[in-house]
Amino acid sequence: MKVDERWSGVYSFEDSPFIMEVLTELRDRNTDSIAFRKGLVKLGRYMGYELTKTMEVEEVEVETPLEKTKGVVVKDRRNVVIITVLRAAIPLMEGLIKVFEHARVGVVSASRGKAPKFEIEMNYIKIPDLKPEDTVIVADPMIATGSTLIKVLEEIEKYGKPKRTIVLGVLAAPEGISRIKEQFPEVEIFVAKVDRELDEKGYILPGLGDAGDRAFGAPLKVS
Ligand SMILES: O=P(O)(O)OC[C@H]1O[C@H](OP(=O)(O)OP(=O)(O)O)[C@H](O)[C@@H]1O
Ligand SMILES: O=c1cc[nH]c(=O)[nH]1
Ligand SMILES: [Mg+2]
Repeated sequence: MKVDERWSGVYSFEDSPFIMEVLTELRDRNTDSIAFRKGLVKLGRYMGYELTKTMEVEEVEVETPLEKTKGVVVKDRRNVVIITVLRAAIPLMEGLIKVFEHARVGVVSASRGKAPKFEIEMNYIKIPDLKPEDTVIVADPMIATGSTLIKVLEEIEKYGKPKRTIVLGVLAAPEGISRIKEQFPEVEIFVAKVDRELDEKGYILPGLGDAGDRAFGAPLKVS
């Protein structure tokens, strides 16, 4: 895990060769949707595992079949709420929940409109009550303009004040991180990599394309 000095509370996993290899496969235009989804599940699992390194640990006593010894329990792992931002976070959540098996799960739909407004349509919102001991992990693979996450974070604030709010993504553009950090300085951001910039349509460069479409296929517009 690497601290990104441009902001406070922003981390990347550029120092993990395994995470970078999975990211490389996701970036590859020839990766089909089965492999793309599998890659997102892997990243959810391994980035989730890395996140446990930032969590509160308690020392416990354990009895092996032979004798007593000291062990640990990652306390915060028991109090995790994963917020899944549809669509692209579905496979990421599948990986995360393997590490945080006790997690309560919220689901929100968010769809970004076209440039230059990038209006966010959010029609489906199911978020559990957030308790002071909770670590909320907002899973969304792509942080581009940041508009989606700002809208989601504004909504989450209505459900209680957790111990930590974490955004877990795959790729981010510096513009999106700056916008989120400006409005939510306390929110921690963990991404596999911070990419270079956004193009005029709001796509991350070099990026991996449209994460939702690559994982599930492009939706047909009928009206
Ligand atoms: O930071 P932003 O500029 O708001 O863009 C990021 C959002 O774009 C994608 O969702 P999209 O709207 O394409 O929906 P989808 O997951 O259903 O494809 C992605 O999964 C993020 O939620
Ligand atoms: O590059 C991008 C930007 C927004 N959403 C995506 O899926 N990809
Ligand atoms: Mg999309």
